[in-house]
Amino acid sequence: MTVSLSDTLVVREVFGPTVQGEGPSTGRRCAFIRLGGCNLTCHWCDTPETWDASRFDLRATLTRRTVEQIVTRALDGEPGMVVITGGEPLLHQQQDGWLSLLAALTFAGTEVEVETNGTQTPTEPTARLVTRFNVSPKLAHAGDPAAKRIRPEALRALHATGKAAFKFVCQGPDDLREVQDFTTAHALDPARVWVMPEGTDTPTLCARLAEIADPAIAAGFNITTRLHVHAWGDEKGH
Ligand SMILES: Nc1nc2[nH]cc(C(=O)O)c2c(=O)[nH]1
Ligand code: SF4
Ligand SMILES: [Mg+2]
Repeated sequence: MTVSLSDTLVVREVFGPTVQGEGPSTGRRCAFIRLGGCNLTCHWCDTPETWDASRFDLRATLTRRTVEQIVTRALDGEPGMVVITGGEPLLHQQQDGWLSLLAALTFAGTEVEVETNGTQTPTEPTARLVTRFNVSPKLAHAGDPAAKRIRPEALRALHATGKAAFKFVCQGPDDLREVQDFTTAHALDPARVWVMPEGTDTPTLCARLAEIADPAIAAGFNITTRLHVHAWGDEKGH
């Protein structure tokens, strides 16, 4: 493996400092690196510009940038933590730029979180260099067939890193049953599960959180809102 700041990755945007809006690190100051491409096609995806060529000109929404450009922008403002998201960021693991990016962030002393849909197995260096994986497996309402959404071997590998938090996007209380079936089937520790409402505005998030909070807690799960939506709405760059 060679680490080079001139390696490249295909990026949608790099922004921050802002805060991690979702999951166990909610509220922590951080920067975001949003990579291009996804292997799923969730109906309610809030970042389709990273993957949906039928609705977006991906040559305009995505740009290839050097690791040096990406890291310089991400560390502007000394965020202390960097979140790599997408799209599905683990699709980039075979690119030289991926390990160069992780190595450069680690060298700079920042923590690194990765937001993943749980279908991709982390490589050994990925598992070693990432501080936390926020794994968000998709339920039936996301729309893709189960065989595409759910990859047991990838879930097992992510769980085995000991660094995974599992985050389930729920539209209502009926989804809790599916989350419980999922965590049982894949032997996920409920204490490592976060249930989050789906929505891109505060009224929707609040209404849904009120409906799912009690059943989630009763099932042994944690809950999270989407803090950045409360602070900044659906605005890009947060
Ligand atoms: N503030 C903020 N927190 C986030 N947590 C996960 C995000 C994502 O898009 O993956 C996200 C995001 O886009 N913004
Ligand atoms: S996995 Fe995430 S980025 Fe991919 S389509 Fe679903 S919501 Fe969008
Ligand atoms: Mg987002």
